[in-house]
Amino acid sequence: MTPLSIFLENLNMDASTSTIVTLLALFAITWYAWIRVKSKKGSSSLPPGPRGLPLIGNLASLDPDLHTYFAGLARTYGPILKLQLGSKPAIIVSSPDLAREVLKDHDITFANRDVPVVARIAFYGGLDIVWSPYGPEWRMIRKVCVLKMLSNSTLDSVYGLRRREVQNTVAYMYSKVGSPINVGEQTFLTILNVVTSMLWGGTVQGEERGRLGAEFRRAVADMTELLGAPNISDFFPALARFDLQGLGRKMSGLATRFDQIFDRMIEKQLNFDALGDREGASSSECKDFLQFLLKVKDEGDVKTPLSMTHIKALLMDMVLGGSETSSNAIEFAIAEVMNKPEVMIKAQDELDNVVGKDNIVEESHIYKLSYLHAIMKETLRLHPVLPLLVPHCPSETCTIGGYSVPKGSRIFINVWAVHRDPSIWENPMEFKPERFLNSKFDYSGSDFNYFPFGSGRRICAGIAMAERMFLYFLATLLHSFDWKLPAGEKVDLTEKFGIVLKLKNPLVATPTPRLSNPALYQ
Ligand code: HEM
Repeated sequence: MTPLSIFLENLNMDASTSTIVTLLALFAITWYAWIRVKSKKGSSSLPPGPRGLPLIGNLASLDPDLHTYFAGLARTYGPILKLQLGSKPAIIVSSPDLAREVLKDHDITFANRDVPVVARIAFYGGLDIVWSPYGPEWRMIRKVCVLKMLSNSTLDSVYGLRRREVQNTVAYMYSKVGSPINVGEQTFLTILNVVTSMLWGGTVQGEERGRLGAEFRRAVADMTELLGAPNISDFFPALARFDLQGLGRKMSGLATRFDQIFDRMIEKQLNFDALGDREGASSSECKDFLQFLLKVKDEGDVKTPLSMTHIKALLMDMVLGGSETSSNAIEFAIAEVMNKPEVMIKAQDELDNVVGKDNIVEESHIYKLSYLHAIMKETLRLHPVLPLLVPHCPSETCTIGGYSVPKGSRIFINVWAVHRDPSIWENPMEFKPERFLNSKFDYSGSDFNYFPFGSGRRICAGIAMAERMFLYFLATLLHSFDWKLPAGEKVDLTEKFGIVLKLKNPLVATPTPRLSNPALYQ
């Protein structure tokens, strides 16, 4: 099999689509040759990288586990290298110094995103925070979210919702004591319920909440898979309108399902308002994020108003950006802690001292749990759940590390490789939370040896929320139960690459209660 045929097979195309591709190949080869001549004339200092094939460039040799594949290439070609993905140049950066050049020294130039075709479909044309181009509109929606919706004081005000969801999960796990449960699945469901109750928890109750949870879970998993799938429409934008793999069509179907749910929630909210039926309607206090966003929309910013489409795009960011990232990180943490019994003992000792076995964990305990904080930092060092950040895109050609980085290229910052660099970290492959006790590292992105949430203008917008959900849920699981693997099994820490990194095989473990009183589990 030729690399081209392997590539076509990888894209799962049927015979008729392959014929269209072959016809279009003639056009593309001519175009590719023209680009090669042009790039030879224009610039001689592109970063080094493996030679590619005509038309498809390096697509045929891409390994699906991009983070490890890129780290391997960096060992051969150095900390900045170039791949040609169809018509799109991709630049891979794998050192703290060069990450600083991109995300700090040339912050504004690199503050745009390279938006995949399916992301445009799912996120209302890219009107959300993650995919919006850098500019006044992105600034406005990010400000609304970070300063108001995801601020510490707003998060404090919805603690009751988080607490209720976490306690529901503890009660469920207690009902399963002695039998193995899928830890990742339960974590995902809990985080998703936390996120959706913060979004519209004040208005959706009872059975509808449970039904929505299940509906979202399937849709979120399908959507993140599509966002990570290689798409010929991205590699050859001229072919995008043919949607040769049908990924655009699939994403449209999913996006419609989400849109209908958002419409239902918004309509419910507006009806509540119209009837004056909202609890505390006379006060200006908002019970959930959706009420808050609708209020911001009504109050209006004359220059950059918040539209209903913006609101839906933001809801999508919260559901997709807020659920899998946090829940996968928590699953990695539990797997690592179970793999090192001495870490488990230290974490539980700390919890017993701070919380006590006659009590359940409250968020107010969290700031006293320094070893737990170190576990979170160490988990995100070894398993940064967005291992290549969200791809950035330069708005103009720029020089990085002495090489020319073309305008419009897709920039991958391999934070995963930096976090495992033996010249920075002692025994980098070892899970050792102690390295973060009394250390200078935080999540601000100011130190390019450690930046699991990114850095600069496009740094994660949900750090405060991620930190709370991770620490509170992990503390509760470790405090409430001892965890054992099914007999004869070992913890499998193998990673699976996707837009969000996850454990290749789900963690299945058996809980045993460790609190003094069964009433603490209700
Ligand atoms: C452990 C959990 C999480 C991790 C490790 C994480 C990490 C990241 C990273 C690495 C980026 C990209 C930064 C860049 O491209 O430079 C990002 C972007 C983003 N994250 Fe998170 N994230 C987490 C949880 C959350 C949560 C809970 C939310 C919100 C509910 C959220 C909302 C966002 C948004 C909106 C962006 C886009 C920011 C922009 O482009 O301006 N994230 N996150």
